[in-house]
Order: sequence, then C-alpha cells, then structure tokens
Amino acid sequence: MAEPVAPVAIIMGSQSDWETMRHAAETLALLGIAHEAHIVSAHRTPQRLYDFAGSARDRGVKVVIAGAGGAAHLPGMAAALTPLPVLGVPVESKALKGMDSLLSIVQMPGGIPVGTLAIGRAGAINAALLAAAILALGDPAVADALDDWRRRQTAAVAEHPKDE
Ligand SMILES: Nc1c(C(=O)O)ncn1[C@@H]1O[C@H](COP(=O)(O)O)[C@@H](O)[C@H]1O
Repeated sequence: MAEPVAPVAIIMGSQSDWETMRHAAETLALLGIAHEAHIVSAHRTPQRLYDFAGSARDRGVKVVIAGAGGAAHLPGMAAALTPLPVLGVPVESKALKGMDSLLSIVQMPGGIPVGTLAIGRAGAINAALLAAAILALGDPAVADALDDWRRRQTAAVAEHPKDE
C-alpha cells in the first residue's frame, strides 16, 4: 500500500538541528497537519538533497520547511531544486548565534525565493504556522484549525500581569 502523502516536509542539515526543528513538527501536529522529516544536507549529503527536492512535488508535498545553521545553504539549494514554497529556519549557531544562518538564508539572489523566518525556536514554530496558512488557502479544515489555534493563543494571554 502506498504511504499516505504528508503535505509538509521538514528537512534539516543535521541531527543537531532537530532540537530546533522539532518545534515545527510539534506545531504541525497540534494543527493536525501530517509531516515528514528528513536530515538532508547540501554539503554532506548532496545527492540526498537532489533526490528529495527533485521528487517532492510529484510525491504530493506542498510546502518545504528547511532548517540549517552556520553556512546554511540547504534552504536556498532546496528552493533552487523544487518549485514548491520553501520556508527557511535559521538554526542558532554556537559561533555567531545564528546571524550567519540568518544571513545565508535570507540573502537569496533575485529569482529563487526562500521565505525566511526568525532564528531558532520561534522561527520553527512560525514556519509551521506559515505552512499551515499556505495550505489553508485550499483546505478549509486547515483554515479552521489555524483559526482555532489563534483563538486559543489569544485566550491564553492574561489581560494583567501577575507578580512572579
Ligand atoms: N548548514 C548546514 C548544511 C547545509 O546547508 O547543507 N548542512 C549542515 N549544516 C549545518 O551544520 C550545522 C552543524 O552541524 P553538526 O552539528 O552536525 O556539526 C547544523 O546546524 C547544520 O544545519
């Protein structure tokens, strides 16, 4: 039997990125959106990247979330190899606190866009929410889940601060 299609693929340059990228996976799960997750590196596993990005659209993937740190070429290379929307998450690096990751993901040359999110956990969560918003354009169930998520977020914010 064929594997069910996951509309979102999360890729990351290393196992060490999972600590950040799992927040994207968890957010998608909260929204009831199936995802697949792969370690794919433009530098260390280039053929895996070609195979992944070359087949993603035909396999039914709709949005790619790509997280990488340091010289973060993965999101840009993935975007070069697939017409799908690619959302880039700069993973915080030890040496430069993720500024290197951010700049190497955000500064794409005109013609090959990567939608770049914030550095680290917030970026991973927002990548999942943005992927959901893209899917919601054509999927009322996802639109409802996203509305519900926002309602719950709003309800969880107290009107007044408490003493610690
Ligand atoms: N930026 C890239 C790419 C790539 O862009 O292809 N492949 C791995 N890496 C990054 O190297 C960092 C350190 O990786 P290790 O922890 O494995 O040494 C990770 O944040 C990964 O995303």
